[in-house]
Amino acid sequence: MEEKLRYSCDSASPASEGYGSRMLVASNDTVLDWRDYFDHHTLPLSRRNPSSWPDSPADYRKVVAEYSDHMKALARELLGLVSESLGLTCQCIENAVGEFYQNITISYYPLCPQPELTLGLQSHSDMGAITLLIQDDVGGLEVFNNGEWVTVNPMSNAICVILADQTEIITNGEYRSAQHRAVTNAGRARLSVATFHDPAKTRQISPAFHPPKYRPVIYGDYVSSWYTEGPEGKRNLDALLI
Ligand SMILES: O=C(O)CCC(=O)C(=O)O
Ligand SMILES: [Fe+2]
Repeated sequence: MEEKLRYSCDSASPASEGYGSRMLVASNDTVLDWRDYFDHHTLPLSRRNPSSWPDSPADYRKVVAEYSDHMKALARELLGLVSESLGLTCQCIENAVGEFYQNITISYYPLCPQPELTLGLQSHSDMGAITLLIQDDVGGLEVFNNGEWVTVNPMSNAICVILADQTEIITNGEYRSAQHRAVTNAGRARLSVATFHDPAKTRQISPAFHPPKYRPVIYGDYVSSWYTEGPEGKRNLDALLI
């Protein structure tokens, strides 16, 4: 516990770097997610300060930095494929997003004696452009599809691609952001690592097609409402529908 508190994040400011346990909880809400997390600010390089990350094991900081660079390259490639699949130029979505603000969140879900009473992480869609997630073999990630929750079975050596809200806006709804959640279990604790790629807070995001189905939004405003209102599925994105 002492070690965790040494790295504790500022719980008053959203998505601050470090160790915490309340990220998706609206300020007026008393329901806590059954989760601890460690958030790393990894890109752009001006935000990357490995000395604020854990220093053990010895190569931890180096591995996180390398992982960040590889995930950025993969995110660019995937957004390029999404763009091309819609007849857009390869760079189109990446240009709309602008420089990636990348955060890496390691989530730890302790085993839960009564898993039916809580969630590891409540239903939400990710706010940014694209999330790349790896999970251990315990399982607990679920996506909402055709009115039901479907388990994303853990696969070794697989990276789970979660398209996020700004990609839904830019593609004018051709690609939908995934509504997902994490459930807990009474048997084993679980670990996942999510790498988020977001626009700058000052960036205006709007659809690349006409007629637009979503109102343009300044990304920072989107993030603020997401944190003050709470995610509740995709309601923040739905609020932008025209
Ligand atoms: O732990 C998981 O599988 C999901 C994590 C997640 O959705 C998030 O951090 O946004
Ligand atoms: Fe998520």
